[in-house]
Amino acid sequence: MPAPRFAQASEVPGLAARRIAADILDGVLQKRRMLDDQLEGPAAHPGLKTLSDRDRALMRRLVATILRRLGTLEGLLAKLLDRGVPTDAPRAKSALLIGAAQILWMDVPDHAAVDLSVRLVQSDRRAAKYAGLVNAVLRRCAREGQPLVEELAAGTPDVPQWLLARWSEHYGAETTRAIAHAISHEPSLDLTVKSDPAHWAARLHGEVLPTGTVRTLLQGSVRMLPGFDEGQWWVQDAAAALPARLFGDIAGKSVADLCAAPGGKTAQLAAAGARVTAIDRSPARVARLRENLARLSLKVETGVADAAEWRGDATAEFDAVLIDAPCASTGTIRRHPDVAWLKQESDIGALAAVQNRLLKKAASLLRPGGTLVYCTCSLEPEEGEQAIAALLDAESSMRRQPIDPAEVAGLAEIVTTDGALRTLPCHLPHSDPRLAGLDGFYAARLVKSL
Ligand SMILES: C[S@@+](CC[C@H](N)C(=O)[O-])C[C@H]1O[C@@H](n2cnc3c(N)ncnc32)[C@H](O)[C@@H]1O
Repeated sequence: MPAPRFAQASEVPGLAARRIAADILDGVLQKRRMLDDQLEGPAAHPGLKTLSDRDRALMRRLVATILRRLGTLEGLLAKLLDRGVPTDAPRAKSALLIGAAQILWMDVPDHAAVDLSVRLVQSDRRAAKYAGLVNAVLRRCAREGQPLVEELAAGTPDVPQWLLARWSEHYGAETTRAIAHAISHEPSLDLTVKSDPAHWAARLHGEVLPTGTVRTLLQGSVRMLPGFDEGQWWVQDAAAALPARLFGDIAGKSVADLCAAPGGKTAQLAAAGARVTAIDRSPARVARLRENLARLSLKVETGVADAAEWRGDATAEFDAVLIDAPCASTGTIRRHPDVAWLKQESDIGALAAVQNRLLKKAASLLRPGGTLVYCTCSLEPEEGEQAIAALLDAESSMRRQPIDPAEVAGLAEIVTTDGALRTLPCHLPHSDPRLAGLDGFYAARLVKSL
């Protein structure tokens, strides 16, 4: 089989980036592969290596923008195409999505966006016959697209119906609209720093949030930013940085982090002076955790295991246990827009069973008086409120220790009446909307009786 063609010396600048974007988009939408797996690690798209840093950043942004606004784009194409999107040539659809996203939301001249999409279909055997159609539709999009998009926005098209229905039931219609609005925007880059957030905010052209996270609008590869090589900070959404803080002063205490990879919360605990044992079921993800902690010069014990089976009938030995459980991840859609289209409602029940097993195990690992923090990056009550209610019903030795808003920078809106943490993408408003928002997290703190 001939080697795949990614870029040729004579190829028009920018075309390779669009072709790789189309491949990755097809990977998510047709082959149901996670976006991150196609961007990094052993299964990453092989063509990424041939792109410059600038083109790679543009390609990532393009794919993320399309996935974030997929419902709007599909609605728009339905309005612009009398006979619908061609179904016999998938590349024609990806070329239309890629062209329209650049015209509507990216800093690419319209004529270049149209030209590159036409070339994209011309270079595909099945789609070549649609070059004229792609040209005409994208030119119309440049002329008429913006008002059509505004019309479509009234229907909240970028969140799948099943999620909208669940969120409306749990959070109400108004909050659901605010969540949908928040996740339609590109998020900021959030960093947890080892020390001196004000210094790093100045160096990274960002600001320090009330919770201590450094938030910046810088784009491109984080590896190129000051402080990365020196291990002074790590990428972590501001909401994801909150659960590990709920242990309070953890210095010198033994902590089992049961779902630890890639290690954001492990790093917080180790940086705060805890003696951490970090467990994760995935060998590849534990390898990444080890790499991350080595860059940060933080020492922890690591292991690969199903945490629910780890150490058999474990003795109660840890001062603290953290479970950042696997979940449907619906709170992270603004950073991982593929989640909206890859997850299904049936995933939630299956994951709830794993969460319950992990919670029972955590209770058995804790010494009397020890503290458990459970969290998920999910907006679904089964993976948060209901998981904790089930544990409290089943384990009489565990009781809730309510979280006080003062522990989370006084942000009362993110603490529930029963003392759990519940962040939403529409929280933490900001005068510059590009600097607003949080990932959706649930966290509860429990204590084992003496
Ligand atoms: C939400 S991620 C953890 C993120 C991590 N705590 C951080 O802050 O970087 C959930 C992790 O749980 C792991 N996992 C899933 N099921 C597990 C199990 N039964 N035992 C241990 N780890 C598990 C997954 O491999 C994944 O790395």
